[in-house]
Amino acid sequence: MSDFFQNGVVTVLHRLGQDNLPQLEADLRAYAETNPIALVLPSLFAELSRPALRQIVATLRDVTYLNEIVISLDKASPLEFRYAKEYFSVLPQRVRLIWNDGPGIQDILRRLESCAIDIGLAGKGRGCWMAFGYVLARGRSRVLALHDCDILSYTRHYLARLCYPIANPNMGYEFCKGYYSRITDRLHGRVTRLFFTPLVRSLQKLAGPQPLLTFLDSFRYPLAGEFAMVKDLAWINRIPGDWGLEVGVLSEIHRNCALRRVCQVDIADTYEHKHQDLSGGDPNAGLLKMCVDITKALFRNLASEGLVLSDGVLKTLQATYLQGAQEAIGRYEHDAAINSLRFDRHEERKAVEVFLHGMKLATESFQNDPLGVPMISNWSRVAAAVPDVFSRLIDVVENDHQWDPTAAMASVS
Ligand SMILES: O=C(O)[C@H](O)COP(=O)(O)O
Repeated sequence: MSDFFQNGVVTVLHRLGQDNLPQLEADLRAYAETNPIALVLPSLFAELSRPALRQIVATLRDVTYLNEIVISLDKASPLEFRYAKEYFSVLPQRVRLIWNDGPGIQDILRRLESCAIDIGLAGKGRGCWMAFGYVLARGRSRVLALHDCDILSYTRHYLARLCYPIANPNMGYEFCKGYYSRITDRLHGRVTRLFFTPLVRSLQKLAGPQPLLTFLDSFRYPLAGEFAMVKDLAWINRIPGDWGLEVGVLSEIHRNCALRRVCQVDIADTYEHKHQDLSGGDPNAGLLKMCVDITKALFRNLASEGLVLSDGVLKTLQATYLQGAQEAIGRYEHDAAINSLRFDRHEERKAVEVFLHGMKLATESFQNDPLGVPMISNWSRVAAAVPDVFSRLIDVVENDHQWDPTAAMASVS
């Protein structure tokens, strides 16, 4: 980024001047003495065979300021879990895997459910929540950083810049969100550019100034999956039980943090990841699903702030959004032109139609059930309801770490 402008209500930490990675990493090593850092990686087993995660692991081998790495692994059979342990064992840091489909974690989840704790649906949100619980249970790290495992352009800058504002005790931030531009030979970030921002701005037009909308609109990449926070926030933040993770996390931060304790940081020149299909027909797949879940999470959080989303507002919103999205296409077309990037107006228009369809589906679902899937309870409530949950979690993760499924199978036969 070439400007240093501060927009909105959330502090922007730009990337200016020369590359300063060696200095940042040296500072982080010093800060980590008092503010040890845990990196949480939510991963599907399928991601282990993809180039992005291989590159991330190779890069992390050279990172010397992390106290621990916790991988929250989903969709892994026993043999796949064993393979995953070997896969991550090349990392020099203390590494533990949370085997979310394993019998130990499933047992804990059943126990929590029997105590009326909301555990949400299986997926990234619950995986992150479980990993946060594990870091809290160990009590050895004061900073939590999280990023996705599908980043193809990953470098050490991403992590260092993400952790720095939280680890540096002089800055006083509690939550830091990453931002970047998603470009290759064209502009990506379709949901952010053509759906989320036009939707938030349409809501602002219809509902007038709303602190939550102003907050969300202040983030330069509100759907970025990368953030860092102080561990205390993992105690009090609830996590969406479905897929509206990013909106849910930002809404909880808005509720629980003073504005001056929140910042966003430019972590990379450009960011490339796995692009999902639009999935025009299937509401349970691709970007359509993403936009359904984002809309539901947004409506639910606005309603919980006291905003009345009447039938009239929700109907008008569709027309307002469409107009806003068309204007956004025009702006990005010009942005692409001046940067000699490819731009397909027809594809952009098709994406907006799919997003509008998603918004209609989400509106229907919100009108039928304004609460939707309950948020996953925060760890403070969980620990109060099930006092031994942390020791169980530590035991399960340690047992899984020691466990060898092939030896177990051999002893049975
Ligand atoms: O950030 C987004 O808008 C979504 O993740 C979609 O991203 P993509 O258009 O880069 O695939």
